[in-house]
Amino acid sequence: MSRPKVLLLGKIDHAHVAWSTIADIADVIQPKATNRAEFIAECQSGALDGVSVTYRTFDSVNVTGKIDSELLDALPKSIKFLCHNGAGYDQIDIPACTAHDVRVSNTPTAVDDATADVNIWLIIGALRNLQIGINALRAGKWRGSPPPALGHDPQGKILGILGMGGIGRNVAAKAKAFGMRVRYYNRSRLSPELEEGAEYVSFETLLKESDVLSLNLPLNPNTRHTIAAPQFALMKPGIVIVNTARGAVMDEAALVDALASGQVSSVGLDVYENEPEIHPGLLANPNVLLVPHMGTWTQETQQKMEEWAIDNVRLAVKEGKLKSIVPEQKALAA
Ligand SMILES: O=CC(=O)O
Repeated sequence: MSRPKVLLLGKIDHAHVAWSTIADIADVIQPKATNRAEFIAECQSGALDGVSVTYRTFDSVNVTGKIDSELLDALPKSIKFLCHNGAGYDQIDIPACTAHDVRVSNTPTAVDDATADVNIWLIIGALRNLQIGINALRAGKWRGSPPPALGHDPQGKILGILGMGGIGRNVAAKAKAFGMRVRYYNRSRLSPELEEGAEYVSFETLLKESDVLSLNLPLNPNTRHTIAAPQFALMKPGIVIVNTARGAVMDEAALVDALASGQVSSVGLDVYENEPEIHPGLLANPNVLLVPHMGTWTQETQQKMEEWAIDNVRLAVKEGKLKSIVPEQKALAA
């Protein structure tokens, strides 16, 4: 019997030992293409025929583009599993995968601590106007003149978490240690043991009453621009917003306006609508604390994520199932 074939889109940077166990059970194929047109041509040439499981990285989008109907039409029909290394899978059109009989997995849990850590760092940094001090210091002006406005303590402030998945719950637990009063809104209320003591409120209450708003919801067609001009208008004036989810859950141009008017006093951002491009209005505003999508940028977490995604590949090859199928496809799990 011929050996199973696994397609590697992107590369393995850390979990080499785990990956070697895949080479033991399958032939690994790597595409030669360097862009989407070449990749589609390579698929159509038959070079990837027989592949049943695909491992992909976030950065592989730079070669293949989005995993959508066009790409799925070009890929061999033998592909049944797509194992994404990352928690967020907005680069993958899930309904199109379902229609093409392709099951998709992501790496939930593995990213929670590292992303929540950066989330908390951004909350404190934005509350304390640290970006302004950092800019002045780097320009050789100590705190600058005038110095940054005095910041705010997190203790006693209302933190509103939008999206109470693994990362949102981790942020809630950590924010409690900083004395924050944590509330959340989620499509459905969590069971009490998962709530981390956070109070469930309506979306509108979360916007109106939060001192700090933390965006922890996934990006999909339903959540794009969840925070846009009408939502900024409802917020408590002077709110602080932090986003470690995906840039496009918030309308970046509307955020620039809300910062300019003072409706939003400061933001901490790890993610942007059109990475790696950043809206010039954000770069120019010293009330914006920014990092370049580094939420999971630690050795330990990158290792964990690769191992998790490789576990999915192994299970798909050996047993025809996934360890962490995406929620939209839960009903398809064998
Ligand atoms: O952004 C990081 C991830 O989706 O894992």
